[in-house]
Amino acid sequence: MSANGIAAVAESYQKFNPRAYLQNNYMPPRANFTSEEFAVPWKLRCLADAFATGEICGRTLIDIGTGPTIYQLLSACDYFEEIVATDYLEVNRAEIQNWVLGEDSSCFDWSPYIQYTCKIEGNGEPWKEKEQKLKKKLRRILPIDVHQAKPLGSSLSQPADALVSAFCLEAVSPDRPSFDRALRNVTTLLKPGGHFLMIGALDESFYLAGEAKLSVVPVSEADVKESFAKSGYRTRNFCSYVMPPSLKIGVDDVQGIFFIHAQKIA
Ligand SMILES: C[S@@+](CC[C@H](N)C(=O)[O-])C[C@H]1O[C@@H](n2cnc3c(N)ncnc32)[C@H](O)[C@@H]1O
Ligand SMILES: O=S(=O)(c1ccc2c(c1)CN[C@@H](CF)C2)N1CCSCC1
Repeated sequence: MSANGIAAVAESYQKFNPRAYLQNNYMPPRANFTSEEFAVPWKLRCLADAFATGEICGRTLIDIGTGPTIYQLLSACDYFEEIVATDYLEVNRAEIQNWVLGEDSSCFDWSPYIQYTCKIEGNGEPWKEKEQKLKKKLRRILPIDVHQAKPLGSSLSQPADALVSAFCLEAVSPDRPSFDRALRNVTTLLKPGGHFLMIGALDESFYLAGEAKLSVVPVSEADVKESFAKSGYRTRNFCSYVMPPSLKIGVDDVQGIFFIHAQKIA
């Protein structure tokens, strides 16, 4: 059953519109930084606090299913020499490349996210410095398919020191078994003892990105913890956020967000 489901997911992503997706999720009114009670500040805080321990560091970090967004990499860039962005769609890889090159005035403005991250990290880092640091470290933007046993094909010479992923696996898996297989597939990209930080949707069944209506496999907190345990991880931290009614505007039916810090058992 999953093979047909995976093909249907791939077909649905052909209509994915990066700009519409950014509009729906990363611009006002949904992108509200005025209080940590809102989703975006909560996500950035989870990531900043995880990296601030200094325990998650090394040569290479891979972001699984980067999409057209870079917020998920802002706190990582102080702790890795190289950051690898990945996505299934060329349109999303191009959005990241355009932001890195900074030549196209139509690039998405991530400055509110960079400024907020610098503020909560509390190191007095000018936001332009962080922006340039991330652009310098984002050296590879690769195609990926998490449903392949080797998600990056032959593009990877050695396992990464850490993985990050935000709203990917549940948004590209037709059912729980394929979610679990995808997690096992991407785990081959991570060295034993390496850390995986994942942010995802709880109990979501669809989202919109322009003409595309994408199916999402609903997952609970228990489902996520079970999937990581089955893929050979120890959960280091898990926290969740309940979506307030004010942030439910019809572009999806997400009920909450999870953050998991898991470590691959050596
Ligand atoms: C909901 S978006 C998440 C984007 C971004 N990480 C964020 O935090 O908003 C899901 C992403 O998964 C990508 N994707 C779709 N099919 C995929 C696959 N088979 N393997 C890996 N990524 C895939 C899509 O192109 C899209 O960028
Ligand atoms: O950061 S979020 O939690 C967020 C951000 C991205 C997504 C979702 C939620 C839920 N649907 C996902 C589809 F995969 C994408 N957020 C939702 C509340 S307002 C700001 C954006």
